[in-house]
Amino acid sequence: MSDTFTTKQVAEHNTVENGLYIIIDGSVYKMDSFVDEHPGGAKILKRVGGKDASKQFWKYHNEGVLKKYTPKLKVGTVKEEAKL
Ligand code: HEM
Repeated sequence: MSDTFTTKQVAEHNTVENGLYIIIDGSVYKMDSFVDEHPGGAKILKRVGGKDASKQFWKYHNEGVLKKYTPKLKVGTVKEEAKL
């Protein structure tokens, strides 16, 4: 999918009930279906719901993880705030 979101819209999806969106390097991932199978645990993902988790992501994973899960979890990209 190639929808665009503002960071405000992403922030509205901050729980499993409403999608649990996270941002990694400008892309938006919908994590609700994945939290329970996340090898790093559900809790740590829920804490970054609605936020930019790039820093946390790159601390624990490599490019291969992102490539593997992008088709399943990516729902769009963040649009630049300045263009709103
Ligand atoms: C698209 C988002 C994410 C995907 C697809 C994902 C997937 C995975 C996978 C497959 C692993 C197993 C280890 C590996 O294969 O490298 C893992 C481990 C882990 N993930 Fe994630 N993860 C995501 C986001 C996050 C975020 C945002 C955090 C932190 C806030 C996080 C924290 C961790 C931790 C702490 C581990 C355990 C590392 C270890 O045991 O050494 N993950 N994740």
